[in-house]
Amino acid sequence: MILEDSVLEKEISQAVIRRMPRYYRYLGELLDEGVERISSGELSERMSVTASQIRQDLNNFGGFGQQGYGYNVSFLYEEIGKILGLDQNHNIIIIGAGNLGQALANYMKFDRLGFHTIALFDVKEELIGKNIRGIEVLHVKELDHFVKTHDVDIAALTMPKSSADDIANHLVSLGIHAIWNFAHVDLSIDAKDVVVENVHLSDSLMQLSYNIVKNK
Ligand SMILES: NC(=O)c1ccc[n+]([C@@H]2O[C@H](COP(=O)([O-])OP(=O)(O)OC[C@H]3O[C@@H](n4cnc5c(N)ncnc54)[C@H](O)[C@@H]3O)[C@@H](O)[C@H]2O)c1
Repeated sequence: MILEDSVLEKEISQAVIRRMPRYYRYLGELLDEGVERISSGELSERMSVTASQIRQDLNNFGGFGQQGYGYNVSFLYEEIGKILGLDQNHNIIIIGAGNLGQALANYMKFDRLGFHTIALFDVKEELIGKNIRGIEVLHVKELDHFVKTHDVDIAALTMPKSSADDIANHLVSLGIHAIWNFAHVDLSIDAKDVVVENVHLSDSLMQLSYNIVKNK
């Protein structure tokens, strides 16, 4: 009980949280291969992460390993899933049904993780009514009504950056608490209970470029 309380009270660093999806992915692959248990040493070799890093990371949530046994793969997979909130469903709306918005809506793997896109919104008349994998593109004029009448957990911003901040703040005023921001702009959202995840593929490419140059 004391351990559980201290685990709950502790603020887990974002660096640890960012490593969790990778553990989840590797454990999922192990499950697909029929592996039932794995030592921290084997997991470390497979993931190219030190065994002590794995232990430290998982100890943030109370451990999960057993001395001399290692990790039960399906148990650990489920527990990390719970930590990441993947035991719940999350409804997503996508604002901007262009190249990126449609690509996200078309990606079925998100559904398997419990992320369900339930509508796309755009301003372009020729896109309105279009059906992407069974998901309709609606006009942004319908956004308020839609958010008020559906459970929307996450809004993905895939429209030009010029309108991203206004739309983000409008979404927050409608009660949306999570924004997945692809527009290349830092959003100025005041509300403390709103979480924003910025995704910039070009940042990742620039890091790659840095490493190419460095290794020449
Ligand atoms: N973060 C990343 O890694 C990444 C990668 C690619 C693109 N982007 C960004 O994502 C955005 C979309 O890129 P794209 O290639 O899909 O562009 P796109 O032009 O194909 O699509 C943008 C869509 O947004 C719509 N739109 C414009 N104003 C709107 C508004 N107020 N409300 C709703 N929809 C509106 C447009 O009609 C268009 O259909 C851009 O801001 C781009 O810079 C980010």
